[in-house]
Amino acid sequence: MGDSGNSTICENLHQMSTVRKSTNIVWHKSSVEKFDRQELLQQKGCVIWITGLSGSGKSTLACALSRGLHSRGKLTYILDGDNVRHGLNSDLSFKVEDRAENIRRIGEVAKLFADAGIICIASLISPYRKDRDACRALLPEGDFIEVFLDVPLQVCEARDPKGLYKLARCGKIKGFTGIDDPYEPPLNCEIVLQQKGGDCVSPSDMAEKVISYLEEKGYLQA
Ligand SMILES: Nc1ncnc2c1ncn2[C@@H]1O[C@H](COP(=O)(O)OS(=O)(=O)O)[C@@H](OP(=O)(O)O)[C@H]1O
Ligand SMILES: Nc1ncnc2c1ncn2[C@@H]1O[C@H](COP(=O)(O)OP(=O)(O)O)[C@@H](O)[C@H]1O
Repeated sequence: MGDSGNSTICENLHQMSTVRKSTNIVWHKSSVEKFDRQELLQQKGCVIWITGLSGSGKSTLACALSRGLHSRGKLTYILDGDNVRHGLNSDLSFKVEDRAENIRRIGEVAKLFADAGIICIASLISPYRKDRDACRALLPEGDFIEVFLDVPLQVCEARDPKGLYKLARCGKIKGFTGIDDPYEPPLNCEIVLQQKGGDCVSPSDMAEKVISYLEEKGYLQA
């Protein structure tokens, strides 16, 4: 091996890093970057993080939003808590540390989607502020858009489309969010969507509010 081979090894040694349990790893840069992908897609990659109680309408909003953006020619992808728990996160329960890991993994995957230039819609209860804030910290300023579906427990419980609240109330599900497990509402999120009493706001009206925000902040162009 000549001198140039040695100098490459030395250079790599300088770049070696340790991330948690991964040691001696070196970041490999690609010649096609986020900027190039965004140019191709004519949009900016970001994460729309929808949080709220079970039954608050997270999945419905995620779908309405995805449909609304798709019809405007924008590429989206939904990471729904329920769905991701069918595969990548099927090893996780609902105890506090498993919820934290569920949120962490979805945060990391969402970051990859945003880096791909995609508008990633993450819809999961994500009950703990600390876990949501950790996902926010993974992304550049502005690219994590937290949407709080502020729907009272009584409304969610009256909807109960899967019958889970009923099971939780009679003790057949333990540690159900809002019943015998906590939900910490965001203190300072980008968008709050309220659904109170008789004031019914349709999923598509809610989606339009989010789309207006994206438009205003420049995410719907490269
Ligand atoms: N104990 C308990 N608490 C809350 N929710 C429960 C529980 N057990 C099962 N489910 C069902 O799982 C869905 C929530 O999964 P998430 O991945 O979004 O939860 S979390 O972010 O990890 O807290 C949630 O889906 P949504 O109703 O769509 O929110 C429930 O259907
Ligand atoms: N904006 C809305 N107005 C009235 N009902 C809604 C709205 N969004 C969702 N729903 C209804 O509420 C129930 C729960 O919605 P879902 O999207 O499954 O909530 P989550 O994903 O938060 O559990 C469903 O029956 C759905 O049709």
